[in-house]
Amino acid sequence: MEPIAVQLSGVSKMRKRRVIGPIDLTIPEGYVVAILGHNGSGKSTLLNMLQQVVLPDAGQIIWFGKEHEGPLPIELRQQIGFVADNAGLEENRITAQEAADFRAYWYPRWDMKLFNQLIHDMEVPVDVKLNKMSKGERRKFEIAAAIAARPRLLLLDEPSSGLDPFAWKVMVEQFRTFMTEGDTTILIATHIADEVKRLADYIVLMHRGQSLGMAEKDMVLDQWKEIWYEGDLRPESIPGVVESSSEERGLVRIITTRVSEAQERLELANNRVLKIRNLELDEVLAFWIAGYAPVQWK
Ligand SMILES: Nc1ncnc2c1ncn2[C@@H]1O[C@H](COP(=O)(O)OP(=O)(O)OP(=O)(O)O)[C@@H](O)[C@H]1O
Repeated sequence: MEPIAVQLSGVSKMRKRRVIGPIDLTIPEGYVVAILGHNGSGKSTLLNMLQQVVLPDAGQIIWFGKEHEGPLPIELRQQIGFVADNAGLEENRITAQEAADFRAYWYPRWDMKLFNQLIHDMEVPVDVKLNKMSKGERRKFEIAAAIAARPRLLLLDEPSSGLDPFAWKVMVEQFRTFMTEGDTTILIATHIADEVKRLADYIVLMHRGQSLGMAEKDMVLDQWKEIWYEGDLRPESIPGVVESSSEERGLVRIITTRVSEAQERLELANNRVLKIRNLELDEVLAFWIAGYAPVQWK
């Protein structure tokens, strides 16, 4: 069995407008897991509970095989990197270089050479106070600092928020390089489909405070196809069909999760397939939310 980075069992948090959880989730070590979901679905709350910045009201979390009551011990906090939705105020009055010097004390695996290289590649001004940076510059500093800490667990809350397309590309490349070099487990809450496609191994879908499960990204993206065909075969008799419509000029459009069987069935009935298209991530997520879950990892 694969080593587990974090495991949540029945974890929940009462919020004013909604209960987050109970969440049951197992995150394997060394993979990138994208946390997806609409606004307010509980992504940030989940990430915050994973570093006990928000304490759950119920349930159990196990980090690298150990449970911890209350705030996390320093040794574990030093192994967790975090890029928050909103940067904290503590470092506002110091420069990026001063913040890096401070973090070098805090994180035992801090890599100053890597930090300097990331700051250079992402064009972050090192001698400007953090609260005088633009939103994107500050974000880039936070990303560089989180990577340079070489954490065992890296939590990213919408890391690309505020980045321009060029900076976004550099960020994705930096994460990809970082991922190939070590065994860090990365959880990334994001709304950007390209980020999921290029970085994630697994997808967790949050909806109204609940986790709808976890599936392999490739499975999620390849399993769903839209097929256009010409002929008299009724969509109900085609395997895996979750949606269908009759289009102009006798064409039929179906969406299926069992594409090869569907194609075989159409071929047998001498119906002509005109087009097959992969569903976009947002379309798949809509079906997942509607109850058509992809094959789950666990
Ligand atoms: N500190 C808080 N106090 C009370 N309620 C909160 C707090 N933080 C979040 N909530 C509520 O908990 C729910 C989940 O919020 P959360 O920030 O976890 O969602 P999210 O999926 O990260 O959303 P977004 O995509 O908008 O960032 C929302 O209904 C939100 O209003």
